[in-house]
Amino acid sequence: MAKHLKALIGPSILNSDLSRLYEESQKLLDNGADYLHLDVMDGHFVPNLTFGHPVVKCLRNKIKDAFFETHMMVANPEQWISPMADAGVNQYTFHIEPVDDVERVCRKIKESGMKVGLAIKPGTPVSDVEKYISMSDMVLIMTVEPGFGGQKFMEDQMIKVRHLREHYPLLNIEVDGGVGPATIGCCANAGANMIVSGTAVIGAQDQAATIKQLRDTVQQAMSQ
Ligand SMILES: O=C(CO)[C@@H](O)[C@H](O)COP(=O)(O)O
Ligand SMILES: [Fe+2]
Repeated sequence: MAKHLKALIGPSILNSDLSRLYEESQKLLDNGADYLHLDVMDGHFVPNLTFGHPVVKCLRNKIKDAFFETHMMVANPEQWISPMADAGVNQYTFHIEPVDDVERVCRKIKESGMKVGLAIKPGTPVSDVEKYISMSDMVLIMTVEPGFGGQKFMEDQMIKVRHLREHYPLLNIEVDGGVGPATIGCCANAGANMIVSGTAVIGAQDQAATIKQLRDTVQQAMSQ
């Protein structure tokens, strides 16, 4: 793996106490999180609801300098680009499955000043996302069916990560779903460098140690 890619840990606050969103987020950052992964669900693309841009904007008002990635599990990603940019989002990661014109959505995200992340579900072939890589800053390979935290890691998705790392040594590759100390080795060895971890970090006895362990494992794989 290319040595100048960074190992970055972005905890998901999905399974935290959302009535304390600011406190939980600040705690993760104080414990060494490199960025925050904010799971936005609309009840259409996935059978669950979370929060939208008004909540993200309130969080941004309290946390000025952290990198916010929104994972947009929504049926119409184009609809929320402008409100999310206005809310202070740094990276807008959307699923390509429901989108007719992926290039247009990528362009609009860039024009609004955010980075572009392209996400695919476990059943989506990696070739579907490959054609858009030149327009993106990151590809997210889902390692669970999107919609809920706390699910089992799907190791069979590592073939996609391996394929991308082999062909795109400079690409930021993120994994999301069931990732924690027990599964980070698979992700790191396959070539993922951006790690989302929800339940495993939120529920950890020592959050800082868990975040460090995840980062160290990725760094070690990158240095080989
Ligand atoms: O996007 C999603 C789920 O759809 C994720 O961000 C998960 O919420 C991460 O949580 P764990 O699987 O690590 O508990
Ligand atoms: Fe997510």
